[in-house]
Amino acid sequence: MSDIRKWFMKTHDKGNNAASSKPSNQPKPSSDKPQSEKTVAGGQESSGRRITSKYFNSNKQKGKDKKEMQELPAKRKNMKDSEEIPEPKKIHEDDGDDSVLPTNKKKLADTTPTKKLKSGSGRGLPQKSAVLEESDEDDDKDAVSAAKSAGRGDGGRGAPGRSTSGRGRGGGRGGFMNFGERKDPPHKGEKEVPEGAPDCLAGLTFVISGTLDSLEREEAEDLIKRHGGRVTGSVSKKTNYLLCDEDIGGRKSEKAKQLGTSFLTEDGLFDMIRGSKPAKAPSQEDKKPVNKAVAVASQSKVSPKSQVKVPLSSRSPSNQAKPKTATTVQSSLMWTEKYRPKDPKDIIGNQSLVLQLRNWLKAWNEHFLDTGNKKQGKKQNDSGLKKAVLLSGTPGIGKTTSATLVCQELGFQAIEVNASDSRGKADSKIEKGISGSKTNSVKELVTNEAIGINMGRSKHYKSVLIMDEVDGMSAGDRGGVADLIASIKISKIPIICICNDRYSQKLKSLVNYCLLLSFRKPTKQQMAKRLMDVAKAERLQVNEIALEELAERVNGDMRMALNQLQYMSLSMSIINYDDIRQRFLTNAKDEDISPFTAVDKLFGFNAGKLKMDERINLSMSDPDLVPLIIQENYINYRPSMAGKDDSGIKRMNLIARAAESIADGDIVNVQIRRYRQWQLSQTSSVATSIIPASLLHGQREILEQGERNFNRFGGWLGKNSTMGKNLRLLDDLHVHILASRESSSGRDTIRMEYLTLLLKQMTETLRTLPKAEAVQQVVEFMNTYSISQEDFDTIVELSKFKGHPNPLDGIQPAVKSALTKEYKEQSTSRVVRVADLITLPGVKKVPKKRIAAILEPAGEEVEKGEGDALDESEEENSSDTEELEGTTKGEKLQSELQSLNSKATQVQLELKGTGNSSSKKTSGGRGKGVSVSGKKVAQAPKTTAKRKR
Ligand SMILES: Nc1ncnc2c1ncn2[C@@H]1O[C@H](COP(=O)(O)OP(=O)(O)OP(=O)(O)O)[C@@H](O)[C@H]1O
Repeated sequence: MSDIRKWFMKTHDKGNNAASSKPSNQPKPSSDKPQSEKTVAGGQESSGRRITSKYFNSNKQKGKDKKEMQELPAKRKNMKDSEEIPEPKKIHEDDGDDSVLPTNKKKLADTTPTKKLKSGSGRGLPQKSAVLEESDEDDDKDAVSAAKSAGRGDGGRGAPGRSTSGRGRGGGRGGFMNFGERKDPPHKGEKEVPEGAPDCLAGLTFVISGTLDSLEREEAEDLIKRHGGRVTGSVSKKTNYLLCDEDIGGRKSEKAKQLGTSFLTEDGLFDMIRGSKPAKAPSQEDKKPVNKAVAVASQSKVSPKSQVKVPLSSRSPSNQAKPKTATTVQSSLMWTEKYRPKDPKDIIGNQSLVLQLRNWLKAWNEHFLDTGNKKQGKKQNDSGLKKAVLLSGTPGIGKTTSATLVCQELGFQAIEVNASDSRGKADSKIEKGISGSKTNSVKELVTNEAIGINMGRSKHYKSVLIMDEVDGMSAGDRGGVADLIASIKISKIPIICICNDRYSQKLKSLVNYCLLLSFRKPTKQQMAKRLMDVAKAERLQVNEIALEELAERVNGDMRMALNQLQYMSLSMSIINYDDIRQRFLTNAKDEDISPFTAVDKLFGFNAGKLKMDERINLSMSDPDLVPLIIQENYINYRPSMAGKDDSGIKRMNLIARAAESIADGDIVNVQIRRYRQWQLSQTSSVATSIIPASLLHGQREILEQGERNFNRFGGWLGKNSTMGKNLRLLDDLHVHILASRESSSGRDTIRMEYLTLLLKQMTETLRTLPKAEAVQQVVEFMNTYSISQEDFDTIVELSKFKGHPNPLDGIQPAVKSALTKEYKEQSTSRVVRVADLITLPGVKKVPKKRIAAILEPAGEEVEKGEGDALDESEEENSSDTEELEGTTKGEKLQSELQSLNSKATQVQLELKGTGNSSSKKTSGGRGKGVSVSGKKVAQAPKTTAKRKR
């Protein structure tokens, strides 16, 4: 069963068979006008919509219509009756008549025709009118992509969700802002979607306008395409029908009227499709509309061999003649290779660029053959001719193929070098390109006398260097681009560079040396034509509409299109539109969907309609971010579950339940992360995302003024990262204070008990005492506790709280700068003890790197000085040993201290801006860390035994 049918409730099936069995309903697309009039009328009769245009109705049709009416389902017959007295305005008046039951329809039809139109509908029509206007304007704006817009995410194809979710961004006026606002078709899902003969709409081009009666746009588009019809975005001479259920005078309908395009209602379309269904299979062939494009493919079903044309240069006659079973090696070839164009003319699209490339290459010898002669080369460069060419464009559109074919055509030997093979910068000494370990292949190729000198004299030596993927160079390969440019300058052979992104930063300088040829994607029609040739050659039955869909899905990538087609051909010999859709539906499951989109959908007003597996897919699309975004935003949703409860109690209850679920999910999450219980992932998703979203989905609202009504990014990540940073800073401070030996408290104690006091001591002094005195006292204090300037900032930063004044408030800027100056001046040299490197039990070791950063220029010195011992430190620490004895931790600490102290180092630290750039190591000094300047900065009088916590 096709997808579209699954979406629809089969509410009525009456008369379907009757209609389909009548050959008279068979559309005749070959003669547009009469055909269209007939179907229009039919459709219109059965449509339950306001129809104001003369283009919909025609008295001429009445006789036929009556006959047709008898074949219509009872419901639609009633509709017809209603339209015999068209009262468009009444539709609005009868707005509230939703309670009319289908069984009453006939009766009501006689009295209030417009009411019958809405039978079975759950909604009134007045809204619809507005919606229609809105969407029609949207149509005109988004000409081609209008119908697709619903399925597209932010810049990406949203194939999987497209049909099931119904709509997406950009679906109505105002695009993003009106996300989810486009109204449903008034009789959505109430009509059975007919299934006609395959390709019954072949050769017909439709344009859809406005909201249809029961189908979403995408559904209508799918329906048409499935039956071989083509859907375009704007009305042109080629358009056969404007599919709309109401003429609201938009640009499309204006144009259609101008061009005399037939209007067709949704029901008309249904009739057309139903009518195409043959009573017996054989008669179908006779009645099938003649279509230039598709008929070829469909006829090929009968005698594929006889129908196969040979437009591809890649196919040899013998190849076609061979029966499928006889194909040997050829059949195992990738189609991309098998059908690789053999002549530049076979390349689809970009022919003018191919010609430019050809002309450039042809003229190269003439212009640059003597580039070795510096003078002449310079002159030639001045003429604006480039020695290299840069082909750019998205993958799989024929850049490499074009380059190789043009070379081949002009008798050049193409030497392909993948840029990644030779990116390292060559030794600058290698000018001559002599082979050797230091050279790279490019340098060698472009400078090789053997290649260049013989150019033009012998065909064999005409060479071209093709550098593929030049934009694929990594940051570390920048030398490669520079080298490439150098190679271009001295090259004696033409160089063709190929890249995907010409605007890549890495190629910024390269583009100045190259003739730029930007390849464009071939159109879907061009691709479909080519694919059709391949399909025929492979005896695959597929119609052009399906191939156009394939071309569109692969986004112009011919290589991918061929690969997909080949893959599908392995399991099927007839490929139709639905197969292509299905294939990409499966593929698209792996497609990236933004976590915001997933959350939008989960919290959306209609989220209640999502199936469980859809919800799981959405929440698992990014199992890390989706729960975080949900947690961040769930209280912003006014739950539709709460109904019209104004008290807010229901909402609070729902929020409480959601919060509980999120908390439960957190427990599961810990299991997953800590114990790698990945099998619990789905449980976690259910608890952290699905349940909260199910409880609270509805309309988002803002809770604070000025807040934007969009889902915020999860705050946890930012807060966690701030916490990590603060912990690191606190670690540093802790280590410094330990090193000062003024305290041996743990990190937490420092945070909880010391920080406020330290801050107070410093800031109060600065605030109250005279500048010089205050600065002097604070610097001394900082030195006593080994508090660096960064530590000072840490103390201030960690003491800031929302709603509390800044701890530095009230301190004059002049005092602050005086403090900085004084601190720096006093710190011309500062003793740093290797005590910084002590690992305390339970305390994370401070990375050497960070200490090196603190020490900055002296970082190296610390390491160098590791071998030097400070006797005094040993003495000091002998007492530690005593105290630490008896405990394992203590023993460890003791041994560490001993070993560290034996290596203790005093370094004279240069701080930035002191002017003295040399840092000296004072090894083996016995004095209490007396620095060269004679100022004891950090003393270590106390025993480290106190560090035991
Ligand atoms: N314009 C085209 N016309 C015909 N065939 C094409 C075209 N573009 C691509 N192909 C098919 O796709 C295959 C790959 O093409 P090619 O390597 O030239 O693409 P490309 O643009 O160089 O891609 P990439 O940037 O990934 O290197 C070809 O062998 C050919 O079969």
